[in-house]
Amino acid sequence: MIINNLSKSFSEEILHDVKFRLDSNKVYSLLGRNGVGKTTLLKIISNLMEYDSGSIDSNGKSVFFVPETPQFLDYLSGYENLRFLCEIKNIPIVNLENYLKDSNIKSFVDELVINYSHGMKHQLSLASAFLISPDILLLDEPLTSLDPINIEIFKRMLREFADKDKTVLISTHIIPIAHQLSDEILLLSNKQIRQLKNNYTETELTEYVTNNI
Ligand SMILES: Nc1ncnc2c1ncn2[C@@H]1O[C@H](COP(=O)(O)OP(=O)(O)OP(=O)(O)O)[C@@H](O)[C@H]1O
Repeated sequence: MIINNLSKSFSEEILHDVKFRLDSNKVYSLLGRNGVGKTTLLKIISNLMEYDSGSIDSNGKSVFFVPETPQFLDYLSGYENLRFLCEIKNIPIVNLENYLKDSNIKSFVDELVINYSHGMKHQLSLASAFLISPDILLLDEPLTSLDPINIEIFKRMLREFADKDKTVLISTHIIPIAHQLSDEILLLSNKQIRQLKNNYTETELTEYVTNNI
């Protein structure tokens, strides 16, 4: 996917001539201060929000966005929500059964979603993303509400997902997660993206990011 000269304003300009590219087999982390426009950018590139000028060339690739606050049918179980997703997206139920076999969510997937914690909803949301299996997976703050064991599990799953000729882009405020997980860093500040190869140590990356956001 190539993003070229993308601009977006609300009452004031948020993104100005933003340019970057996303390649297959890579994990990207999007870093930036609160309110800088990360969610706006993710929504634009997943076609959920209009932009003012510029272009997005997705090269025929499918894109799926996991929002920071996942929405489900609260009075169905997690399993029923996932089964419903499989039906509307034509995903074979066997894929769901296979996912559940190896997943932590099987311990609570039969409970009603209304009773889920924030972290449990996020796990269900990540399960939806893996089932849909888009070419480009965009995740808005996906790991923040997860416990340390689940963070490690999902870091590994996101890496394995990207290694299947796919792309993962996550927005996060946690620099160590960005450092451990990503091939490249997209730093959003002053309405523009700076694209960096993740050749830094964690300390160097923290210093660079805090000096440049
Ligand atoms: N639909 C909208 N209408 C008007 N202003 C909006 C809209 N969506 C976002 N904004 C504004 O655009 C700016 C960027 O918001 P956005 O949610 O993209 O930031 P963010 O980087 O994701 O923030 P955070 O890290 O706090 O989640 C903010 O000033 C926000 O108030």
